[in-house]
Amino acid sequence: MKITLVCIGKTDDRHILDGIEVYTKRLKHYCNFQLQVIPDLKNVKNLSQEQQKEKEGALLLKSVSNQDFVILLDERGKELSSVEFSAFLEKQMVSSVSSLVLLIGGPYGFSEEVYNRGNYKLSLSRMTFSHQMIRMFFVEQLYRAYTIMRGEPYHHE
Ligand SMILES: C[S@@+](CC[C@H](N)C(=O)[O-])C[C@H]1O[C@@H](n2cnc3c(N)ncnc32)[C@H](O)[C@@H]1O
Repeated sequence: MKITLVCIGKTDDRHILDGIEVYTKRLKHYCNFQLQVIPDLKNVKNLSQEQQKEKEGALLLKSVSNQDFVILLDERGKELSSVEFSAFLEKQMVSSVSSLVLLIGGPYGFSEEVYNRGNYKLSLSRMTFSHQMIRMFFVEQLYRAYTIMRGEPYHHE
């Protein structure tokens, strides 16, 4: 199963970049994972927050095709433990899902259009994280999920 994490805007924060690099390298041993960063619109003049959200939403959806199973990372989504998330992933793998796409919203969240396309909403906590931090948290959880599936000693209950 191919897994693509799509997010908005590059980050210059060394800590986030380093964290992402560590886990994306490790993930290579487990799955076909890709991180796709689409340009943000923060420097486009005269855009209201609502317009930025709409336009970023449209850009996010360009990375999605009809057959993808689309998971929105959203603080109002379903909270799963790491073990539950691992089982959720495994379930997708054994079902007919060949491409899982996870979307991270921009600073103002998702547009209605994106919410309508999502197949599932996943929360990593009820707290709100920056759209840059959440990408690092997610890749660590994805790595953790694979180690749980394989019974490897990374996750301890
Ligand atoms: C700064 S947050 C946007 C907050 C926005 N006010 C909202 O209501 O969604 C930017 C993005 O980070 C992701 N995000 C932030 N906190 C999250 C959490 N606890 N669980 C999952 N995703 C989260 C979401 O994709 C969100 O669209």
